[in-house]
Amino acid sequence: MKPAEQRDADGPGAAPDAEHPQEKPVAARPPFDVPDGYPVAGYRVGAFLGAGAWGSVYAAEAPDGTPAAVKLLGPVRSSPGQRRTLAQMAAGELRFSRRADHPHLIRTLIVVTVEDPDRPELDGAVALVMERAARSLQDVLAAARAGTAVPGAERILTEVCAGLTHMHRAGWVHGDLKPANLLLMPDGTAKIADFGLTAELEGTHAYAPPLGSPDHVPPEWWSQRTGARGVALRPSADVWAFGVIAHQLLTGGLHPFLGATARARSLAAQAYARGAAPLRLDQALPARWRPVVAACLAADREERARTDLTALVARATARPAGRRRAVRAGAVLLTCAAVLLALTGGPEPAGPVAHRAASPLPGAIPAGSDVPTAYRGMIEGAARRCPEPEITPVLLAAMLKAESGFDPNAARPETGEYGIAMWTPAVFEAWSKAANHDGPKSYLDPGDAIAAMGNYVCWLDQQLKRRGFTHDLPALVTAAYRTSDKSVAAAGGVPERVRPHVDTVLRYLADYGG
Ligand SMILES: Nc1ncnc2c1ncn2[C@@H]1O[C@H](COP(=O)(O)OP(=O)(O)OP(=O)(O)O)[C@@H](O)[C@H]1O
Repeated sequence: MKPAEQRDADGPGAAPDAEHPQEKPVAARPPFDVPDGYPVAGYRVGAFLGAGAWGSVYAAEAPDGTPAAVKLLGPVRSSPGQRRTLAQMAAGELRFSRRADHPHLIRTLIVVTVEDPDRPELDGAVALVMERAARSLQDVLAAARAGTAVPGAERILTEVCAGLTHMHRAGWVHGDLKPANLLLMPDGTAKIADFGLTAELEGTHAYAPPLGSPDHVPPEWWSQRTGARGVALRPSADVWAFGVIAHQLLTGGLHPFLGATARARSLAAQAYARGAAPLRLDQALPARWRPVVAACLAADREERARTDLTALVARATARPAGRRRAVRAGAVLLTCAAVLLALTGGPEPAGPVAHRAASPLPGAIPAGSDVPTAYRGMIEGAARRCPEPEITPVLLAAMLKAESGFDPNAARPETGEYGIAMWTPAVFEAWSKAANHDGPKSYLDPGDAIAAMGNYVCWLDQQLKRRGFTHDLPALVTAAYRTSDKSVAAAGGVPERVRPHVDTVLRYLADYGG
């Protein structure tokens, strides 16, 4: 319900330069030559598992044979700038590992500095001993088939979401969320790893070394200035990365932004953030996950920051179990009944029969219509709150039918519209105060979406009257909902581009006897 021209256009833009954050270099081979069985804090170091920009990871074993992994941060003989970054990363890992503990975060068991003057290449290296995983999601994606979700993708995402939410609530930003840093344990449990860039929030943001992985940093990251303490890092950066990872896992490795190289994909993401290109999620992404990924990939970081990741993921993974639905629908109906009671001051029967009691309302929804029973009370309640005579239950019902076909999971990611009332998340924020309850509201919740829609449509009607429109108000309000009251005023009526949509709504309205 928001036209493309209203999209935020505060995109970042430029490619990185010396003052801006830099991509992480990736080590091709281990910088440390570690002999087999080399002792680190009582653990015996074994096979090389992999190397990142700043460390190499080796399999290890505790004295009792418990598997572990040892990450050696280095190289030790590096430039003063690199040593500073390394020290900052090691301190970050240490601080975080001392404070955080969660079933979906890799546990760091010990952090020690290697002291071995006979091996100058190892002497002074920081070693982190951690739980050993079986493989990373990077490995899983390497074997994935494009277009097919990796096995257990939804469970993995739910677990990663739990770990990430725990971090954010505890006041930390991961700062480098990507498939290589998401590990699967031998029993398949997913855990977040690599806390080298993890930083503690100081108010709204944290500071981290200006390093990032181009496929997973948010678009605004590229245009940040690097200050003395590094770059500002916000939880919204992790939320963006989660959106990219969800898209990758659920589509067998496809990145949400097209491009042959990571740099090309990051430029495509920046173009999208500037409003120069729409978000085009791959067809293979399941419909119920589209709102999650689209919310995580909101171009505006403030909007992203408001994303309730846990709620969105829970909604995406909720099984359409008849009983749960029925219970929820029942609860929603009870809420509606309570609202009707409060509004009318008289007793209303609860449940589906509530509509019968409300039927004297002009423009009431006919009993035999296709408006789903579960939504009738919500629609009538939303219309009843508006004092304008044009805003009737049947008008709202006709609009909802044309917008989404009454589908609470409807999604038009290309225009950023979601849910039964096809709300644009940022616009919903402003109108969601109409919802019938305190606490977080969601445009994916039919009760919240319809209540907010009634409020907004009522306001549009009043605006149009203020602008001097007196005729065809249902058509004009419908057009304004798809565009804006300004566009309707500028066109002097229904703008041509939304005429087919308005005609559809008027046809449904006539079917409902409105
Ligand atoms: N606890 C662990 N258990 C098993 N394998 C691990 C563990 N931690 C890391 N690895 C493996 O070692 C590789 C290197 O990890 P590391 O954290 O050093 O770098 P990275 O995450 O790949 O890149 P970067 O550090 O540049 O972000 C990982 O890709 C992963 O496959």
